Formats: sequence, structure tokens, C-alpha cells
Amino acid sequence: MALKTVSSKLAAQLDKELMGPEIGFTLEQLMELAGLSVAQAVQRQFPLSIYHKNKILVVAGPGNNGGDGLVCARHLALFGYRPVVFYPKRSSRTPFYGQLVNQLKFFKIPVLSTDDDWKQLLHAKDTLCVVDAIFGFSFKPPVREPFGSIISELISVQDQLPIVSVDVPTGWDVDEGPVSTEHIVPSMLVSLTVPKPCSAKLDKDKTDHFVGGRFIPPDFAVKYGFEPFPYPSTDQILKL
Ligand SMILES: NC(=O)C1=CN([C@@H]2O[C@H](COP(=O)(O)OP(=O)(O)OC[C@H]3O[C@@H](n4cnc5c(N)ncnc54)[C@H](O)[C@@H]3O)[C@@H](O)[C@H]2O)[C@@H](O)CC1
Ligand SMILES: [K+]
Repeated sequence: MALKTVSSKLAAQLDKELMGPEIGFTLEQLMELAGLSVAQAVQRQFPLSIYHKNKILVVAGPGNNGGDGLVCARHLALFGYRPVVFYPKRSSRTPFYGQLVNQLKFFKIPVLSTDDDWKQLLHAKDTLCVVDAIFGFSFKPPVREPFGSIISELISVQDQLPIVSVDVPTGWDVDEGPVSTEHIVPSMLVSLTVPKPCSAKLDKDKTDHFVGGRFIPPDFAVKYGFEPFPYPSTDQILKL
């Protein structure tokens, strides 16, 4: 069966409508559910009972994809993991990002900046996986620094250290897929609300694909051209 996807343009429109005057979700609400679903997907893929490592590096970008990462880190801590957040370019778009960082401090989750040695966490011996919350559906290539170098570092370790990408594998064109031969190959992708077209380019042998962000009624999905996802029970994620 063909994967149901929604283009970057339509995804932005869907988001706008959810947070528009008629429906009235706030960004904070959706981000909380998005971050929770990514944390649940990580727990499903890397249960502590099997993997005897609990350190997780969360790399957060400057926009809402990064915000999902900040929320995800907090839930990972609640699930018993030891997240460390690398947040190189902190957003001042709304005070909410500062509040999310304060919440991380409340949970004693380290938040590193470019001055810190974040690369020491890129060792599979100690670190379970890396959550890639750098860019989502608003990324437009080519990538600007410092993110180009950060992505290269992640690519250099991805054969040993699994990458969990949030919504879109960072650096990929949202509609077209990878834009260069060297690119992030996540071991797991958690698409939010609905997969974006680039996910059709995933190699199923290398990447497990989940959908998360369980926050729309069935008729709204149909309006945007995709079938609602049959999430089981109270799960926030569905493996595709
Ligand atoms: N309905 C949904 O599905 C929801 C989506 N959310 C998340 O929001 C994301 C979209 O968030 P945004 O629209 O803030 O965008 P992104 O987080 O995808 O990226 C925007 C940021 O990246 C920067 N950027 C873009 N291209 C760049 C380049 N080439 N080099 C360097 N920097 C670049 C921009 O300046 C901006 O700061 C989704 O992918 C998803 O993760 C959730 O937070 C809320 C609900
Ligand atoms: K991402």
C-alpha cells in the first residue's frame, strides 16, 4: 500500500489550521503531545529492560522541531532514561522555549551549548541513541552553520550510534528526500501527524518508521487527503 504523505506546504497549512482561531490548539499543547510521542517511540524501540544503557543525546534545532526535542527529553527522563540536550541556537521566538529549558533544569537534564564538549556523547559505548530534533518540515536546503558541521558529526557516527529523527531526517528536503550523497540515515523516523513525502525515500531495511502526534479527529485527516492512522489503545505512536 502506498504511504500516505502530506507535502511540506500542506503540513504547514494543516498546522496553521489546528492553531487557528476556529480550532484553537496552542503550539504548547501540540508540542507536548509531539514530544511525548517521540519519547514513547524511543522507549518502544530501546526498552531499558533490553538495552542496559540509558544515556540519550537530544540535539535540538532553532524552531519547533527543536521544541519537540526539548519536550521529548523531559519525558525520556520521566521514563527512566538519562537525556542530555545539545541546544546550539536557542530560540527567542517566544518565551515558551525558555520555559521548556527551565523545565529541563528542573529535571536536572544538562543543556549544552556550542562551548560544551557535546561530541564526547557520540560514543555508542555510553550513549544509547541520538534524537535528531534539528529541523522538521520548515527546513530549506542548503544548511547553514553551525548545523552543517553538527549534521556531519552525526553522519560520521550513525553506523554505530542509532539516530531517531523527529518528523523529518535533518538535512533532507522535506518533499524530495536526501539532497547529498552524505546524509543522515536514521535508524528510526517518527513522523508527526502524517508522514512527509521524503519518508518515501527511506530504506526499510535501515529505518523503522513510526507515526506519532495523535491529535486530530478522523474527518480532519480525510480533509487533508490521508486516512486516519489506527493507533492502538492509548498509544501515542503507530509503527508503519
Ligand atoms: N502539527 C504538527 O505536526 C506539529 C509539528 N511540530 C513540529 O514543528 C516542526 C516545524 O517547525 P518549524 O516550522 O518551526 O520549523 P523547523 O523546526 O523545521 O525549522 C525552522 C527553523 O530552522 C531554521 N532553518 C530552516 N532552514 C535552515 C537552513 N537551511 N539552515 C539553517 N537553519 C535553517 C529556520 O531559521 C528556523 O529557525 C515540525 O516538523 C514538527 O517537528 C510540533 O511542534 C507541533 C505540532
Ligand atoms: K529532525
